[in-house]
Amino acid sequence: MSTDRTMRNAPNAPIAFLKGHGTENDFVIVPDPDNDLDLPARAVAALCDRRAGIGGDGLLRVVRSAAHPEARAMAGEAEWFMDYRNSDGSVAEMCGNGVRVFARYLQRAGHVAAGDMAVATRAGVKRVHLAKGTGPEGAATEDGDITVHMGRAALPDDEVTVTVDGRDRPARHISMGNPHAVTFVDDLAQAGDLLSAPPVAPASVYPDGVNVEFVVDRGPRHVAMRVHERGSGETRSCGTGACAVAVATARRDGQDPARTGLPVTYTVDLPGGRLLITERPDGGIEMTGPAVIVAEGHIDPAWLAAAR
Ligand SMILES: N[C@H](CCC[C@H](N)C(=O)O)C(=O)O
Repeated sequence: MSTDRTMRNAPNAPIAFLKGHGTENDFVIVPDPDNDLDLPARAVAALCDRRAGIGGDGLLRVVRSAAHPEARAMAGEAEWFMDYRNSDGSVAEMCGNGVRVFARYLQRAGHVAAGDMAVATRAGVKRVHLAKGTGPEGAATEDGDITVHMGRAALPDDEVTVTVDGRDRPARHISMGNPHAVTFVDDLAQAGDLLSAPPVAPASVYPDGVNVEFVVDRGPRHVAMRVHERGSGETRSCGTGACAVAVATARRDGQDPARTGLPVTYTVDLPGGRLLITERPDGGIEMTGPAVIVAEGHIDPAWLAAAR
């Protein structure tokens, strides 16, 4: 397949996009079912730019799995592939909030209905349940919370530290398909302004960068967090980060469903909203939260061509 896949058909046709968010982790959504659009990192960064572009923490390109070489093998399980990019244009393995917003887009576009479906991602196929919502007078609606089966967390036994406020703080290395370093603080303000990536050591543990989470306790199985995301900076919410935080907190509290045989659910409060994270005895992690499509429009193809 040619590497320079610009628009194969109608090169000057306006390019549809939508804007959506999950607990205020926001995304530019670009439907591209036949994998026609070539969106290099520069173009993604331009689209995610909050002043000169549309604005977003990341971009979700919606591609039929059968049309994308990285997803073709998953096409039998999941018709659609979430081509996720961070706002700097970098590719990440997984985006938890992104999967919920992606599923909400597919529902709005009529590709799926409320109930069970699956999304292909670079971290494998994720099963998703779109619940019915309840409107005024108890009427069923199409905007209920969405649960994503996130798979298992990996907890490598690396000793890592995060440096904030001049202090090296011990952190827990957790992978949700993408890398996280979770550290506990007494007050979320101790994370500082998070205008740049907090130094994590040893850097060798995270050769491709890392998402860094700061956690405070709010009560039994209830925490609050802030996150500096790899490739996006501080965001209002991070789904995979909330999963990493829930697992790190459970292990700190001596909770291990694989040992107790009982699932454990954590309430995770983020600046942008609340997520519920359940770890099952088989290690599977489920994330439940909202997803909203805010707007839709068209990208000027000449603008995009100049942004490439
Ligand atoms: N910045 C992350 C990807 C997005 C994760 C986050 N937005 C989520 O909801 O999981 C990374 O580079 O691994």
